[in-house]
Order: sequence, then structure tokens, then C-alpha cells
Amino acid sequence: MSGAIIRIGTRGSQLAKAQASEVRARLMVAHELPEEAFAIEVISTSGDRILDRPLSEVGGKGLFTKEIEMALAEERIDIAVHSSKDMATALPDGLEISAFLPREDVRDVFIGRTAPTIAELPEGATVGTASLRRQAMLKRMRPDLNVIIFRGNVQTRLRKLEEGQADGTLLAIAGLNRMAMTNVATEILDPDAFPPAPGQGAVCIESRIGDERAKSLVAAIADEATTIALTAERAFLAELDGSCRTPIAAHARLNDDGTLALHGMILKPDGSEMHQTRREGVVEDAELIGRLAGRTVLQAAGPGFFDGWAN
Ligand SMILES: NCc1[nH]cc(CCC(=O)O)c1CC(=O)O
Repeated sequence: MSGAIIRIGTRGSQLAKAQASEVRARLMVAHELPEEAFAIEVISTSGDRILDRPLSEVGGKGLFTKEIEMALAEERIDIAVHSSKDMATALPDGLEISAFLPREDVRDVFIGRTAPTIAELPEGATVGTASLRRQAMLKRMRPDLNVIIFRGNVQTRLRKLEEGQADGTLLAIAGLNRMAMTNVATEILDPDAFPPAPGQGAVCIESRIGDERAKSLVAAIADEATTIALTAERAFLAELDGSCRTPIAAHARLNDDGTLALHGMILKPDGSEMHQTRREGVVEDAELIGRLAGRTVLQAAGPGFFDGWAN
């Protein structure tokens, strides 16, 4: 790839473009390349176009990645930049995740219009979110709340909030940080009580299997601790066969002694039932830790837990 222009594929939202620019900036530093060595190719995805229905109804995570992955497979781009949270566990044939950037803050935030915290929302207040996980955890904390669908990119959701369509909304602080918009948050949620989506806060780079030039290029900016944490979280998700249809939360991180700790959770969409587990082990077992944690919550939930809303 040296000499040639490196084509970076991304969605067109402000957040996605900020992530692609971050990847470019890191590659420029790592390889002493000028900005002109890169072309950022904006690709529209179905997830960006279908805005009137919840993600769980229109097909889940793949929606934000499909068109970009097609461009990658067809060699119209060399690498694709994604929010790991938006990626399904099974990738299309011929593609692989070749790097994770160092993870941003994993936490969710509440952005309140009529009250600064979830606890202070009046009885029956309306909260907008498109995430089943956020809906389920909110309902568990506050069964009285009225949760409505808020689709669209971060700017669209904040506009809906400003227009008064809801009393509050929830977002990932990572996205706000990347767009220098952290100040809109009115409450930062404790990740132990309100754990993030698997992969939240981690940007990943996808490339073609066998494209060694792309692989070695991005290897220079890959973060090992993030790779380990994401391996565990994505194994947890894979064990649950998770998609946007199931409220699933997972947060893995390295302890000070270098071991891995995973917190995994599943809920019913209305928050009426919740199962969680914590598991620790050596980093070499990241995949196994995720798989076993997934099996633990599945067993605790029992057969029937997914009935009625699994698809
Ligand atoms: N589903 C959209 C999406 N995908 C990734 C992020 C945030 C950035 C990240 O998690 O890295 C967001 C917006 C949000 O949930 O606030």
C-alpha cells in the first residue's frame, strides 16, 4: 500500500467522520505519512437512511456496516472504520477486524431537558432512545418512564430532544467526546449499574483477509488492551447470538494485575427481568471468559426468556 493512496471507508455522520479522521491521524503519525496519502470515502448505509423504525425491527446491527463492507470486499476502499458497537459478531466472508483503537470512555450519559438526572425525572416522563439495552435498563430503574424511539445520528437525536419530543435521551459519552460535545451530558451513568453495549467506545478497523499491506499498516495503531476486552465482550455477545433485538450489556477491562474482568448482563426489553454475571481470568482466556459468561446468563435466564420477542 505504500506509495498508493489509502482509501478509508466510513459512514457520513459527524461521529463516523470524526472516527475516520482519528484513524487517519494515527496512521499519519505511525507511518510518517502526509494527509494526502489518504482518501476518506463516505458511504451511505441503510442504517443512516431508515430512520422511522427501531433498529430491532429493520434488521439490527448489520445495517450500519453492510454497504461499507461491500465496498471493502469489492476493493473500492482499503480499510473500513466502524464503531465496534455497531458490528455483528459474524463478519462477511473474506473480511476481518484487523485493529481496535485505544478505547474511549465506555460509559453512557443521560442528557436531560427537564431534569438533569434520571432519578429526578418526574413520574411518567418521556425518554427517547433506539437502544433496547438502554430502554430495558431505564425501565428497570424507573418502570414509570415512557420510552419512545429516537433514531438517527447524534445530532438528529439532540435536535429531537431540543424540540421537546422527550424529557431526556441517552448517548455514549465516547461519541460526544469524539465530537467535542461532552458538555451536553447532564449525568454520567455508573457502568456497574448501567453497563455499556458490547464494544461501546471502541473504534475498529476492518480489512480484507489476505490483504497483508492493509493489515501491517493498521497493526501499528492497534491497541492490545482494547483487543483483549473486545474479544471477551464479543464472545459474550456471540454466545447469546446477540443483535440489536436483544438487550445485552457487557463491559470487560484489565485489572491492575493484568487479569481480565468481564461484567455481562441480559434483560427483558421491559426491564422486568435481568440476569448478570461477573467473571475474571487470564487475558489468554478472553474468548473463553466471554463464552462462559454468556452461558451463565443464558442458564440463569432459562428457556423461554427470549420467547416472544427474539425476532
Ligand atoms: N448506535 C450508534 C452509535 N454507535 C456508536 C456510538 C457511540 C460511539 C461508540 O460507542 O464508540 C453511537 C451513538 C451512541 O450510542 O451514542
